[in-house]
Amino acid sequence: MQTVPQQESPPPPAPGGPRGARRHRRVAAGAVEPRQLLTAFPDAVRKLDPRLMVRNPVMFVVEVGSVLTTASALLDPSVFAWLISAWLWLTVVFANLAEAVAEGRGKAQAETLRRTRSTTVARRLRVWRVGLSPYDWEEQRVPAADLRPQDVVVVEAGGTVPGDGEIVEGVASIDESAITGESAPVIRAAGGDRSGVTGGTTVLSDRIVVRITSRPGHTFLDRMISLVEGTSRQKTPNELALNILLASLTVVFVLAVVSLQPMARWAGAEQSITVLVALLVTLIPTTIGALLSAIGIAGMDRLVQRNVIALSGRAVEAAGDVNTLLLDKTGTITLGNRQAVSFVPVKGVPRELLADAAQLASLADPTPEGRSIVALSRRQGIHRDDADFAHGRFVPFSAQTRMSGADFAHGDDFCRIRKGAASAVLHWVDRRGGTIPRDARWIADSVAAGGGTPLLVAVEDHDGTRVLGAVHLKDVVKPGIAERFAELRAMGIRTVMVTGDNPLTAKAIAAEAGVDDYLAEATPEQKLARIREEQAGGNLVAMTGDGTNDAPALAQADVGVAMNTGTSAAKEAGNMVDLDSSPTKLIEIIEVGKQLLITRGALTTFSICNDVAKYFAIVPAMFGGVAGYEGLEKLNVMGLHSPTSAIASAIVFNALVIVVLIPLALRGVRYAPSSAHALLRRNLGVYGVGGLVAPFAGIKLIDLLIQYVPGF
Ligand SMILES: Nc1ncnc2c1ncn2[C@@H]1O[C@H](COP(=O)(O)OP(=O)(O)OP(=O)(O)O)[C@@H](O)[C@H]1O
Ligand SMILES: [K+]
Ligand SMILES: [Mg+2]
Repeated sequence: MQTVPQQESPPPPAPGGPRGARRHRRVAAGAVEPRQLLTAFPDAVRKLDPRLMVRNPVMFVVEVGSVLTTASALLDPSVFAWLISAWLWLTVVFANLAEAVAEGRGKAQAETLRRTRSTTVARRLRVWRVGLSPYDWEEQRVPAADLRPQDVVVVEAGGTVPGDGEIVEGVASIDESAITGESAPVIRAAGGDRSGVTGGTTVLSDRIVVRITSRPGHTFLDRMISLVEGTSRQKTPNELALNILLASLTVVFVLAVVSLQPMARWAGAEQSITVLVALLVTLIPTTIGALLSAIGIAGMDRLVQRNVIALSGRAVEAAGDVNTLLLDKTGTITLGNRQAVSFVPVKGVPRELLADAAQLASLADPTPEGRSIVALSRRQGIHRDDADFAHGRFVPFSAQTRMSGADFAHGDDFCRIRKGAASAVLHWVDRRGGTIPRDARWIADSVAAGGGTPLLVAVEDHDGTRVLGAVHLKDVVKPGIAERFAELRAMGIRTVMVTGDNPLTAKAIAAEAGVDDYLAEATPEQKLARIREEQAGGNLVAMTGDGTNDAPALAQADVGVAMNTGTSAAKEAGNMVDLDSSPTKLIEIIEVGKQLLITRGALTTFSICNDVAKYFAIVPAMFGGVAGYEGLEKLNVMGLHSPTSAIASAIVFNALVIVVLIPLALRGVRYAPSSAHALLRRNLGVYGVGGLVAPFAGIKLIDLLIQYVPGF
């Protein structure tokens, strides 16, 4: 057993280092290059496996149709029969192509991530005693894959973090580019809401002790890989519902086409298998059937491009319908680096006494607030050290008590110091029958009114219990945040700040940031209750947060976005993680969600209108010149060359439309903030009318070309 040697820390490297492995992801998001279509082609053919195709009922019917027409072409060969079966197979392949291209993008990313997943050797600490005295330990070198939750490892400058975890000791600058693609180093520290570290990232300076929180194979990196590869993708409830609708439509058309044959036979115009299958395929919603899954994958992908990891597709969809957004204050709306800027004693108490008490109460407080109090009082010439703490017991901060402090006892002597939220400390003093100076509340209120966080400091000893004064903690509202909230308002989304801080600070920060509403002095339970309340009122709620105290609320929210800087409890609870830890990212998440819903709606509209139009192209041609069906001739408005060329043109058009729409499905329909009603009207107009008109032009054009094919 030995004692941990204190390390000299090397200087942090210059920002913008050589890393940034995943930077390329951000380039040309959404655009489809022709090369991608080619490279995805083999995958598209592989997906013809009927066991995979069944999952998409519409395209499965097309595949069965392709088999039937091919058999029929073999038995009774003709240019028409072969052309139809060839294009039916192409239709299925094109549908698979859309999905393969969408998946292909993730695969490239997964490859890069795999290379990142290190074969790191972890330095596991065997004996661990938490306390103020130097802890005893014994180091063991084990493969990172052998780490289990609760294991404690040490990582020093230059080392790779072997697994996801929580820093329990130390501060370090960390290069997270392997995960976030961002090469500027970030600071992670024990205590507070920035203690989470991710396996695969690199420690650049200093030394940290990390408690592992993830099981092997279930690390953040593992989850990211399976996510971008699409291996963990499940159909969302909306997607399932739409699939059922499309399948039912398909069944209806199968029945309609099958029942057509006896009527046709009666009229002496019996139709071949090829014609019947062609009619069926033009009528069923193949366009949306082909593009549906690609739209979903692309939505997830668009989030990854924005450095957001969505752990469920359902969350992406829900984001599109969110109308209430809850944010915590510290670290989300503000920079989150609450720093002590001054000590404000009550009348009759010397400033030094207050600073000394505050320092003693903070010596063992690992939160940013605690460390900044120690730093400020040291700058003012007060130097307490571990020796002064020999008889001390640290009382850690908790979101419930909203206080922290220290108890000292030595023989008959005792002293208790508390610092914390004004209401909590006043309550503590009151309960002990202590005195509350008249200016205590006033000092706290004036700090709060300016947007600062007052921490009242109180002591208890043989002389009684009394308030000494306040520590002024200052935090800065993130620049540009008011504009983003205004954008959200334009999208019809209400923003609510929920904070553990006092009502006055909350009010000041709420006004500065421009949120619509706020909830102050919120305990974790109240944050959760507020979300339940909003949901009960019919609202779809998104929440962002970073603290362990946010975890219950993140889990309850329809969309729970955890900051990557946050605690692992927060990251486990949410259904999305924002790698950039930017609260305004929610705007982009909501945009991606809306875009996903709009794209799906637009292409469904287009697909169904398209099929209606194709009906008018193909049916009159089929029955052209048949006695008893002369009326249908009038419907042959397009004047197509011949019945066979009309049918073939419709099938070729039906297949090509899929390819043409792949880029739109992947890129998404453009979304500009406006009311849902206006959007619906606009999209019905564009995609409904477009869907009706396009086939007439397209089929006519193809018909003009096909008539030159021998055999038509
Ligand atoms: N280290 C600490 N010691 C004593 N009191 C603290 C400490 N940190 C914070 N407090 C007090 O507890 C209150 C609640 O803090 P907490 O970090 O739980 O807020 P929160 O619920 O996360 O809210 P938000 O993050 O939105 O500000 C703070 O406003 C502050 O008054
Ligand atoms: K169709
Ligand atoms: Mg917080």
